[in-house]
Amino acid sequence: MVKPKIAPSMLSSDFANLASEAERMLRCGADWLHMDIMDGYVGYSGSRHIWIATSWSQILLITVEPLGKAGASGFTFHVEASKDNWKELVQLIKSKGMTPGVSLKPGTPIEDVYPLLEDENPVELVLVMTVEPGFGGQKFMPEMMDKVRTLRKKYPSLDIEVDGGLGPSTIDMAASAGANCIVAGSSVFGASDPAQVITLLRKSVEDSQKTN
Ligand SMILES: O=C(CO)[C@@H](O)[C@H](O)COP(=O)(O)O
Repeated sequence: MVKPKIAPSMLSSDFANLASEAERMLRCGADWLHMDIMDGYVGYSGSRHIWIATSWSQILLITVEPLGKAGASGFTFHVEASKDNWKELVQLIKSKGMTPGVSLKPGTPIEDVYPLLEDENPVELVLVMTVEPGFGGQKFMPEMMDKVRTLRKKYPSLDIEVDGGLGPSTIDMAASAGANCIVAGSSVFGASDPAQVITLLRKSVEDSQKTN
Protein backbone atom coordinates (compact mmCIF):
# COMPACT_ATOMS: atom_id res chain seq x y z
CA MET A 1 0.00 0.00 0.00
CA VAL A 2 1.33 3.48 -0.89
CA LYS A 3 1.92 5.71 2.12
CA PRO A 4 -0.05 8.93 2.49
CA LYS A 5 2.19 12.01 2.27
CA ILE A 6 0.91 15.45 3.12
CA ALA A 7 2.94 18.29 1.62
CA PRO A 8 2.11 21.89 2.51
CA SER A 9 2.89 24.17 -0.43
CA MET A 10 5.37 26.82 0.67
CA LEU A 11 3.97 29.09 -2.04
CA SER A 12 1.26 29.98 0.50
CA SER A 13 3.70 30.60 3.35
CA ASP A 14 5.11 33.86 4.67
CA PHE A 15 8.16 34.26 2.41
CA ALA A 16 9.81 36.64 4.88
CA ASN A 17 9.93 33.79 7.39
CA LEU A 18 10.42 30.79 5.17
CA ALA A 19 12.54 28.74 7.58
CA SER A 20 10.23 29.16 10.56
CA GLU A 21 7.21 28.50 8.34
CA ALA A 22 8.83 25.26 7.18
CA GLU A 23 9.57 24.23 10.76
CA ARG A 24 6.00 25.09 11.80
CA MET A 25 4.58 22.82 9.09
CA LEU A 26 6.85 19.94 10.07
CA ARG A 27 5.73 20.37 13.69
CA CYS A 28 2.13 20.26 12.45
CA GLY A 29 2.74 16.83 10.93
CA ALA A 30 3.76 17.55 7.33
CA ASP A 31 5.58 14.67 5.64
CA TRP A 32 7.07 16.80 2.88
CA LEU A 33 7.38 20.50 2.13
CA HIS A 34 6.42 21.36 -1.43
CA MET A 35 8.46 24.11 -3.08
CA ASP A 36 7.59 25.43 -6.54
CA ILE A 37 10.22 26.85 -8.84
CA MET A 38 8.60 29.01 -11.48
CA ASP A 39 9.65 31.48 -14.14
CA GLY A 40 12.27 33.71 -12.63
CA TYR A 41 11.84 32.71 -9.03
CA VAL A 42 13.94 30.06 -7.34
CA GLY A 43 13.32 29.25 -3.71
CA TYR A 44 14.68 26.39 -1.67
CA SER A 45 15.84 25.56 1.80
CA GLY A 46 17.91 22.74 3.23
CA SER A 47 15.67 20.03 4.56
CA ARG A 48 15.45 16.37 3.79
CA HIS A 49 11.68 16.72 3.59
CA ILE A 50 11.61 19.10 0.68
CA TRP A 51 10.20 18.15 -2.69
CA ILE A 52 10.78 20.44 -5.62
CA ALA A 53 8.32 20.86 -8.48
CA THR A 54 9.53 22.88 -11.40
CA SER A 55 8.11 23.86 -14.76
CA TRP A 56 11.03 25.94 -15.91
CA SER A 57 12.34 24.39 -19.11
CA GLN A 58 15.87 25.63 -19.90
CA ILE A 59 17.02 25.83 -16.33
CA LEU A 60 15.89 22.38 -15.27
CA LEU A 61 19.28 20.69 -15.50
CA ILE A 62 21.22 23.36 -13.63
CA THR A 63 18.75 23.49 -10.76
CA VAL A 64 19.16 19.82 -9.90
CA GLU A 65 22.61 19.94 -8.35
CA PRO A 66 22.12 22.86 -5.91
CA LEU A 67 18.79 21.48 -4.77
CA GLY A 68 20.30 18.06 -4.15
CA LYS A 69 23.10 19.73 -2.18
CA ALA A 70 20.54 21.72 -0.18
CA GLY A 71 18.96 18.46 0.93
CA ALA A 72 15.82 18.14 -1.20
CA SER A 73 14.47 14.60 -1.12
CA GLY A 74 12.66 14.70 -4.43
CA PHE A 75 12.69 16.68 -7.68
CA THR A 76 9.61 16.80 -9.89
CA PHE A 77 9.77 18.33 -13.34
CA HIS A 78 7.03 19.11 -15.83
CA VAL A 79 6.69 16.68 -18.72
CA GLU A 80 5.80 19.61 -21.00
CA ALA A 81 9.17 21.22 -20.25
CA SER A 82 11.37 18.17 -20.66
CA LYS A 83 10.38 16.47 -23.89
CA ASP A 84 14.00 16.28 -25.05
CA ASN A 85 15.95 15.73 -21.87
CA TRP A 86 13.88 13.74 -19.38
CA LYS A 87 16.15 10.71 -19.46
CA GLU A 88 19.16 12.87 -18.64
CA LEU A 89 17.17 14.66 -15.94
CA VAL A 90 16.02 11.45 -14.24
CA GLN A 91 19.58 10.15 -14.15
CA LEU A 92 20.92 13.40 -12.78
CA ILE A 93 18.21 13.65 -10.10
CA LYS A 94 18.96 10.12 -8.93
CA SER A 95 22.71 10.72 -8.98
CA LYS A 96 22.19 13.67 -6.62
CA GLY A 97 20.32 11.47 -4.15
CA MET A 98 16.79 12.65 -4.94
CA THR A 99 13.69 10.78 -6.06
CA PRO A 100 12.55 11.79 -9.55
CA GLY A 101 8.95 12.74 -10.27
CA VAL A 102 7.07 14.07 -13.26
CA SER A 103 4.25 16.58 -13.29
CA LEU A 104 1.61 17.33 -15.89
CA LYS A 105 -0.61 20.35 -16.50
CA PRO A 106 -4.42 20.00 -16.70
CA GLY A 107 -4.41 20.07 -20.53
CA THR A 108 -1.76 17.39 -20.92
CA PRO A 109 -2.97 13.83 -21.52
CA ILE A 110 -1.96 11.22 -18.98
CA GLU A 111 -0.46 9.05 -21.74
CA ASP A 112 2.39 11.58 -22.01
CA VAL A 113 3.90 10.35 -18.73
CA TYR A 114 3.77 6.63 -19.55
CA PRO A 115 7.17 6.54 -21.29
CA LEU A 116 8.76 8.00 -18.16
CA LEU A 117 7.14 5.34 -15.99
CA GLU A 118 7.97 2.48 -18.30
CA ASP A 119 11.60 3.37 -18.90
CA GLU A 120 14.33 1.15 -17.42
CA ASN A 121 15.20 4.16 -15.23
CA PRO A 122 11.69 5.38 -14.35
CA VAL A 123 10.30 8.32 -12.43
CA GLU A 124 8.85 7.28 -9.08
CA LEU A 125 6.09 9.85 -8.64
CA VAL A 126 3.50 11.50 -10.89
CA LEU A 127 2.09 14.87 -9.88
CA VAL A 128 -1.30 15.53 -11.46
CA MET A 129 -1.92 19.29 -11.44
CA THR A 130 -5.48 20.02 -10.38
CA VAL A 131 -5.20 23.73 -11.24
CA GLU A 132 -3.22 25.59 -13.89
CA PRO A 133 0.23 26.07 -12.35
CA GLY A 134 0.94 29.61 -11.23
CA PHE A 135 -0.50 30.56 -7.89
CA GLY A 136 -2.30 29.29 -4.82
CA GLY A 137 -5.96 29.64 -3.94
CA GLN A 138 -7.41 28.42 -7.25
CA LYS A 139 -10.40 26.13 -7.65
CA PHE A 140 -9.80 22.36 -7.67
CA MET A 141 -10.54 20.72 -11.05
CA PRO A 142 -12.47 17.50 -10.28
CA GLU A 143 -12.24 16.39 -13.91
CA MET A 144 -8.52 15.70 -13.31
CA MET A 145 -9.54 12.73 -11.14
CA ASP A 146 -9.93 10.60 -14.28
CA LYS A 147 -6.17 10.88 -14.71
CA VAL A 148 -5.59 9.83 -11.11
CA ARG A 149 -7.96 6.85 -11.43
CA THR A 150 -6.32 5.73 -14.66
CA LEU A 151 -2.85 5.96 -13.14
CA ARG A 152 -3.82 4.15 -9.94
CA LYS A 153 -5.34 1.29 -11.90
CA LYS A 154 -2.27 0.94 -14.08
CA TYR A 155 0.36 1.50 -11.36
CA PRO A 156 -0.97 0.27 -7.96
CA SER A 157 2.23 1.08 -6.04
CA LEU A 158 3.07 4.43 -7.64
CA ASP A 159 3.21 7.66 -5.62
CA ILE A 160 0.44 9.77 -7.17
CA GLU A 161 0.38 13.39 -6.08
CA VAL A 162 -2.26 16.07 -6.61
CA ASP A 163 -1.68 19.81 -6.35
CA GLY A 164 -4.10 22.71 -6.48
CA GLY A 165 -7.27 23.48 -4.57
CA LEU A 166 -6.88 20.61 -2.12
CA GLY A 167 -8.45 21.01 1.30
CA PRO A 168 -11.18 19.59 3.53
CA SER A 169 -13.89 20.06 0.89
CA THR A 170 -12.01 18.41 -2.01
CA ILE A 171 -9.72 15.82 -0.42
CA ASP A 172 -12.25 12.97 -0.56
CA MET A 173 -12.48 13.25 -4.36
CA ALA A 174 -8.70 13.02 -4.71
CA ALA A 175 -8.28 10.29 -2.11
CA SER A 176 -11.02 8.07 -3.49
CA ALA A 177 -9.57 8.43 -7.00
CA GLY A 178 -6.29 7.03 -5.65
CA ALA A 179 -4.05 9.98 -4.86
CA ASN A 180 -1.74 9.38 -1.88
CA CYS A 181 0.45 12.49 -1.93
CA ILE A 182 -1.44 15.69 -1.24
CA VAL A 183 -0.05 19.18 -1.82
CA ALA A 184 -2.08 21.82 0.00
CA GLY A 185 -1.31 25.52 0.22
CA SER A 186 -4.02 27.93 1.27
CA SER A 187 -6.13 25.34 3.09
CA VAL A 188 -3.23 24.57 5.43
CA PHE A 189 -1.50 27.94 5.76
CA GLY A 190 -4.83 29.76 6.00
CA ALA A 191 -6.17 27.49 8.74
CA SER A 192 -6.30 28.52 12.38
CA ASP A 193 -5.18 24.97 13.18
CA PRO A 194 -2.96 23.66 10.35
CA ALA A 195 -2.25 20.43 12.23
CA GLN A 196 -5.94 19.61 12.24
CA VAL A 197 -6.18 20.12 8.47
CA ILE A 198 -3.08 17.99 7.86
CA THR A 199 -4.58 15.23 10.02
CA LEU A 200 -7.88 15.43 8.15
CA LEU A 201 -6.16 15.21 4.75
CA ARG A 202 -4.15 12.18 5.86
CA LYS A 203 -7.20 10.45 7.33
CA SER A 204 -9.13 10.84 4.09
CA VAL A 205 -6.32 9.12 2.17
CA GLU A 206 -6.07 6.35 4.77
CA ASP A 207 -9.84 5.78 4.83
CA SER A 208 -10.01 5.58 1.04
CA GLN A 209 -7.18 3.09 0.96
CA LYS A 210 -9.03 0.88 3.45
CA THR A 211 -12.22 0.83 1.38
CA ASN A 212 -10.67 0.50 -2.10
O1 LIG B 1 1.91 24.87 -7.70
C1 LIG B 1 0.97 25.40 -7.22
C2 LIG B 1 0.27 26.43 -7.98
O2 LIG B 1 0.96 26.64 -9.17
C3 LIG B 1 0.52 24.93 -5.91
O3 LIG B 1 1.56 24.29 -5.19
C4 LIG B 1 -0.22 25.88 -5.06
O4 LIG B 1 0.64 26.56 -4.20
C5 LIG B 1 -1.26 25.17 -4.28
O5 LIG B 1 -1.98 26.10 -3.54
P1 LIG B 1 -3.49 25.84 -3.12
O6 LIG B 1 -4.29 25.65 -4.39
O7 LIG B 1 -3.49 24.61 -2.28
O8 LIG B 1 -3.85 27.08 -2.39
